[in-house]
Amino acid sequence: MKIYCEDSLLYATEFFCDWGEVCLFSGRSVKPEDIQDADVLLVRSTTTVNQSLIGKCEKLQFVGTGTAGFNHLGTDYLDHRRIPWSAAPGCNAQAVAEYVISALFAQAQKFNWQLSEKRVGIVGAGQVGTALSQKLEALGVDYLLCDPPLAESGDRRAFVDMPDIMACDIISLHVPLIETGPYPTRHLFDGTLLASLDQQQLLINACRGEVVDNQALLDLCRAGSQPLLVMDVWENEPDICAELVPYTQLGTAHIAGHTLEGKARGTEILYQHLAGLLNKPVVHKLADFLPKPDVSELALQRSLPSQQALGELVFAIYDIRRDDADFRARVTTPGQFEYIRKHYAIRREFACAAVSTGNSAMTEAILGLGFSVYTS
Ligand SMILES: NC(=O)C1=CN([C@@H]2O[C@H](COP(=O)(O)OP(=O)(O)OC[C@H]3O[C@@H](n4cnc5c(N)ncnc54)[C@H](O)[C@@H]3O)[C@@H](O)[C@H]2O)C=CC1
Ligand SMILES: O=C(O)C(=O)[C@H](O)COP(=O)(O)O
Repeated sequence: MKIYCEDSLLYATEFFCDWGEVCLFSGRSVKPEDIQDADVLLVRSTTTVNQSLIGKCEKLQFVGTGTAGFNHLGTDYLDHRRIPWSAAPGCNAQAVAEYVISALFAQAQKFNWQLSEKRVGIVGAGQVGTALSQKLEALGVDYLLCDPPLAESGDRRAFVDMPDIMACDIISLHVPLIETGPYPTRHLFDGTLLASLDQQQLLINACRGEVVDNQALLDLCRAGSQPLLVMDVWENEPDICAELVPYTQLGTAHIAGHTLEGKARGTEILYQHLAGLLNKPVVHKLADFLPKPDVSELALQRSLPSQQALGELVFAIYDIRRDDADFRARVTTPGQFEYIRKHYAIRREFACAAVSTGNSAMTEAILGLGFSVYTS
């Protein structure tokens, strides 16, 4: 069996080598003839899987993407050919939630905000939105959820409509890119909605670039009336509108989901799906492959005010400001968006670090953020 894997899938050889020949290819530059004899095709978001790529793959039995989003898969075409496919739901939910939390602490430090006085509007309350809401809850930060499809499906959490979200101090977007149907998300934040935000509100986009109309946003920026902006994703990646970057508070190259655990979990989920399809036993697990983290223990600085002490823990594992600085320095040079993503120093998740808390009142918050805790 030939298992073709995009070369950015972590641990692909380790997970799949028992089942056949693992052949690696490069995303974005892959050609149909490179993968024509594939039995299985496994990608990440940088390979668009459509008729022109796989039209001649006659043996194809399964297509998987080791990512949460799957708007790069031509699912109608796959369904039409009856080729089973799957994404990796939830693989990097913690990673994206941690990205947003790091952004919030960075903005709080910059603008002297008390996060507990802010209200966050979360648009899309799926895996990422939920992980984020749990961390906010642990921090005592008020939040609202907007997710009409989930509300209709009987999810019993309290949901609000967009007008309530638009009144929040911070708005964080976590929806898939959806083109059609009752709740499309392409340009969900169009010129009108963007213009209704004031300059003290913070808009975070770590879902898909196309959810925010980037040209309308640039027009607003040029007019000097944009909200505060944190942007991980951009329209038309990798050829993004670099003119937007100077107007952002924090900008990054679509790396919110790029923790080691998040990427490796994506491969593991595909392995589990394919095992089911091929009727093979699941013998490998993520923990077999993950290296020890560089930072595995952290001390809580109890003398600091609690928001600052928590921020220091967050920054010790992930300081978004470093990614922002690297991005800002490189992004105007052609080709650098892809370069940054390919050579990203993949970070670890909060859970890799145990925090010594003693009997601090912050223990619950630290656990809720996702760290482990020891009290001695
Ligand atoms: N920047 C990055 O590195 C990453 C980006 N993502 C993006 O974030 C998206 C969300 O990820 P997950 O939470 O894992 O997906 P998910 O599928 O668990 O949750 C998405 C939620 O959005 C809701 N939704 C759909 N249309 C909506 C609308 N018009 N208004 C409000 N809510 C709506 C859905 O009902 C669902 O509950 C992914 O589809 C992907 O595009 C995900 C992971 C990493
Ligand atoms: O999971 C998703 O959805 C994402 O956006 C991924 O984090 C993107 O990662 P790559 O496909 O670029 O490795």
